[in-house]
Amino acid sequence: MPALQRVFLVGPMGAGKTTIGKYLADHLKLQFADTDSEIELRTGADIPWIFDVEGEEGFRDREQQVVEEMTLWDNTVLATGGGVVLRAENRRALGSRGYVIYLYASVEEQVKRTRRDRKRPLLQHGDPEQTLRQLMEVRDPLYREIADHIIETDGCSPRTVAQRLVRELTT
Ligand SMILES: Nc1ncnc2c1ncn2[C@@H]1O[C@H](COP(=O)(O)OP(=O)(O)OP(=O)(O)O)[C@@H](O)[C@H]1O
Ligand SMILES: O=C(O)C1=C[C@@H](O)[C@@H](O)[C@H](O)C1
Ligand SMILES: [Mg+2]
Repeated sequence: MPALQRVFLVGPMGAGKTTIGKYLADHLKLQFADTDSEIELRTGADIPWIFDVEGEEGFRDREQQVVEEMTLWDNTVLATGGGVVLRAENRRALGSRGYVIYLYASVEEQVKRTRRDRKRPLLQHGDPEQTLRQLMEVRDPLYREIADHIIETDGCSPRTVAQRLVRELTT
């Protein structure tokens, strides 16, 4: 069994990092944290507002700051934002400070899971499927670069994915 004091969940929008992360933390008796929520808490504004006012780079700066701190939190399952791997500093922190799980979801499944959502600024303009496909082309190799474990989430409920993860990590 790997050292599970710090578990980092990475993957695209709709992979289930936030949803599955909560179940996983319960199973492993760790606390749950989420970089997106922490950014909103510290900014006092939601992610669409940050993108509107500060642009994506402003959001990425805030994200890097919380990643630098939160990857040092012990006994934590940490869900990250879908674009966290874009910065090399974040990849280094995630890859060296804990156990990284890549939650994989196909683009088709990502589209279904994010369809009704209005809180992901990158999906509010243009064709979401095309955007998600382009993002995956760039990001999938980066998720894989830092992943200690990869799990497919298509066709499984969040609860089931969490249960499978616990089994795979502890046997
Ligand atoms: N395995 C799954 N099967 C079906 N629906 C799922 C699954 N995982 C997540 N979902 C649903 O997809 C939506 C997005 O999930 P979630 O917010 O956990 O994604 P995320 O990976 O945290 O995305 P982001 O990078 O934008 O934070 C939620 O409505 C959630 O209930
Ligand atoms: O994939 C992305 O770039 C993002 C995913 C979300 O988790 C948020 O971090 C934000 O909407 C950007
Ligand atoms: Mg999330």
